[in-house]
Amino acid sequence: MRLVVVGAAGRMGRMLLRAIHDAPGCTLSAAVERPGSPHLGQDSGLLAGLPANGIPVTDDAAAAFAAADGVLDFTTPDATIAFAALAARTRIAHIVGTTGLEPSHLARLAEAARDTAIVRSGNMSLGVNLLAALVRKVAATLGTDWDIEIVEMHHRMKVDAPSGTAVLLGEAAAAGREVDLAQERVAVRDGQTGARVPGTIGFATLRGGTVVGEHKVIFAGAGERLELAHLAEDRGLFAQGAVKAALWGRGRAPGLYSMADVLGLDSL
Ligand SMILES: NC(=O)C1=CN([C@@H]2O[C@H](COP(=O)(O)OP(=O)(O)OC[C@H]3O[C@@H](n4cnc5c(N)ncnc54)[C@H](OP(=O)(O)O)[C@@H]3O)[C@@H](O)[C@H]2O)C=CC1
Ligand SMILES: O=C(O)C1=N[C@H](C(=O)O)C[C@H](O)C1
Repeated sequence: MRLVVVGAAGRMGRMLLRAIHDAPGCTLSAAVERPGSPHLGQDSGLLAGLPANGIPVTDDAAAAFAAADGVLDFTTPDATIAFAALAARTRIAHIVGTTGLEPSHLARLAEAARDTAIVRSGNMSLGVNLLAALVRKVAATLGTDWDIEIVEMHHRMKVDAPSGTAVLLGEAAAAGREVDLAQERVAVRDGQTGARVPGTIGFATLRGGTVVGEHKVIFAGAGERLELAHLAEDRGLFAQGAVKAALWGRGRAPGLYSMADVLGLDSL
């Protein structure tokens, strides 16, 4: 499968270049960065700490997509919707790891998914997607007298909050309770907040150092507490998940898919 990496010089972009290099059945067809990037023209193998591969970083996404079967995209919300339109036009699978998407971005992705297969997930790891299935079950089992709080910590360079994973876990909890997360979510507390509103799902965000990604879902009841957690130790696992999603998405009918679809976790 011929894969393009967009945002190739980023933290995840470099991981994706390595994951493609190590994945049987995949080849890198292009490495794309934004116009004006200082990385344009650099050998993408060397950029990723691999041997030179003769594929220079380019800003010509249209040409890159025209010669590929899929695109791996861990960039920014605005870049992702532009890439989604291009992937839809060229009918190649679009794997979206970008987080921080607003409802307007999600609507544009849904539009693009009418013409091509898009796999989007706030976290491409097996562990987090399994955790989400567990959270849904626990939330469905426990009543709203158990408060749900989601705590996450990431490196100091992360630009969005709560993390995509925290939102994914919040959506799993809301699905378990059969409520809409948008109605129940409390992402900021400061000052005289008043007592906790029953049924709400709270988020707390920590940023610092080089933490790859840590998430904890707390079910706090009267006199007891249940905590489910995931610790990511290496962002290579997100890249490997993205490559797995691309192989799964190749030739798939147009539509918006999740990592739970890729990993077959929906029946849990
Ligand atoms: N779903 C998952 O499993 C995971 C998701 N993520 C998410 O992936 C995203 C990226 O994270 P990370 O790699 O740490 O961030 P980085 O900032 O390191 O990388 C993003 C890259 O995208 C580039 N970029 C921005 N706009 C464009 C554009 N229009 N065309 C081409 N390239 C562009 C940036 O270039 P420049 O710096 O020059 O602007 C940068 O190189 C975030 O949303 C993060 O939350 C991260 C890890 C796992
Ligand atoms: O920005 C990151 O680094 C990560 N982002 C994703 C998120 O927002 O949840 C996934 C992972 O935790 C790392």
